[in-house]
Amino acid sequence: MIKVGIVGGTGYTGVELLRLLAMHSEVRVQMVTSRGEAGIKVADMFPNLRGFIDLPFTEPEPEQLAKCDVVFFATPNGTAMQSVPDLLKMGVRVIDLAADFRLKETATWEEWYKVKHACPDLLTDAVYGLPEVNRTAIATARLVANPGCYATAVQLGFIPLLEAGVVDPKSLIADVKSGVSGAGRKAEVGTLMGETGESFKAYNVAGHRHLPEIIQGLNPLSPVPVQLTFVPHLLPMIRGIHATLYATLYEDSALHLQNIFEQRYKDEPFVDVLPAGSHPETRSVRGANVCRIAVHRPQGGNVVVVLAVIDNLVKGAAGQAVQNMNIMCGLAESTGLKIVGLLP
Ligand SMILES: NC(=O)C1=CN([C@@H]2O[C@H](COP(=O)(O)OP(=O)(O)OC[C@H]3O[C@@H](n4cnc5c(N)ncnc54)[C@H](OP(=O)(O)O)[C@@H]3O)[C@@H](O)[C@H]2O)C=CC1
Ligand SMILES: CC(=O)N[C@@H](CCC(=O)OP(=O)(O)O)C(=O)O
Repeated sequence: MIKVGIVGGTGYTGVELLRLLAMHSEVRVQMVTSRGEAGIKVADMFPNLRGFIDLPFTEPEPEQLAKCDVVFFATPNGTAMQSVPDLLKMGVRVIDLAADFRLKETATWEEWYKVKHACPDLLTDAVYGLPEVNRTAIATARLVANPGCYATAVQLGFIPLLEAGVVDPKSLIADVKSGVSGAGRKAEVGTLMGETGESFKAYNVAGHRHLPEIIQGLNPLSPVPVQLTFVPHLLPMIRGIHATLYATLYEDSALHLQNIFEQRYKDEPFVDVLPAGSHPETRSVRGANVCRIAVHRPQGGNVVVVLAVIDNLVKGAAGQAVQNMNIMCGLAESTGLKIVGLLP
């Protein structure tokens, strides 16, 4: 059994990790931390875990974490980087659900995250945990940077088009909507029901921190640096991300876009290319570790429209983290992740 620790067990991604790992046949969760709730039983705070997780929250003590094989950080940005170097030295493998190790260049990371990086040397060592691109490197990684939720949906949608070289890499537009659980569990006026219910708005149009992450992921697939306009929106729902992606096609009316997507993802257990003409719904992936994708070419014109949906807490966070753990530990990639979405 793989001994697992979770730092930050009271946030939405932490409790989602617990939900998934409680049903994982090869894992024993041996430690769940919360400084604020230390001593309280996990299942007293999250009754959905009654009968599955019989542990109290504890303080994130390094000596205890060092007894785990794998430690997940489900903590705010800037937290994991304080203790990851020591954990790695003690032989623990780490999966960070936050952004501390997602960017390769220290200056870019510090520009977007507004603090000095505590261990910039590890940025090059860390493997970006998008299995559909980096599966081989993830298998031997000591430190995996789990992708951001928007970044997952946008990259999975654009990858087949850029790899096939059928779109102008300077024409990319990502119009993406997220449910409010993407903002985490902390109390904030902006995510109150009274602020988000029956309303809809864009935010961070001038620049969102997932922009450099997406560009870093897509650039290697393009002969020239990609140009991407990324506009996130907040939807009055709890879970789910819907990405509507646009790109300009190079002239070629004989392109088989559907075929390009089906071929690219034919062996991927967690990317589902829908039949031509489909409109994926966020509710079809609620609770499931899957990205559902459809590709369209409206009126046979020169613009391709890709629709990609994920559950921000599953394929966009905890599910992808478990997928990465499975790969790192040599398990079948879908162990514990064969979950049907909750519909309705
Ligand atoms: N919500 C989402 O859809 C997604 C979130 N993410 C990322 O995952 C991470 C966690 O998100 P979310 O679950 O929403 O987070 P929350 O902010 O809701 O939860 C944070 C957790 O971290 C703990 N924590 C906070 N500060 C520290 C610290 N200094 N040391 C140890 N533990 C700490 C908290 O417990 P306590 O303070 O009691 O110790 C709490 O359990 C974030 O970086 C987020 O950006 C990634 C993808 C999607
Ligand atoms: C709706 C909402 O607020 N979403 C979050 C993104 C959540 C996420 O995945 O971001 P990180 O892991 O990079 O923090 C935001 O825009 O900040």
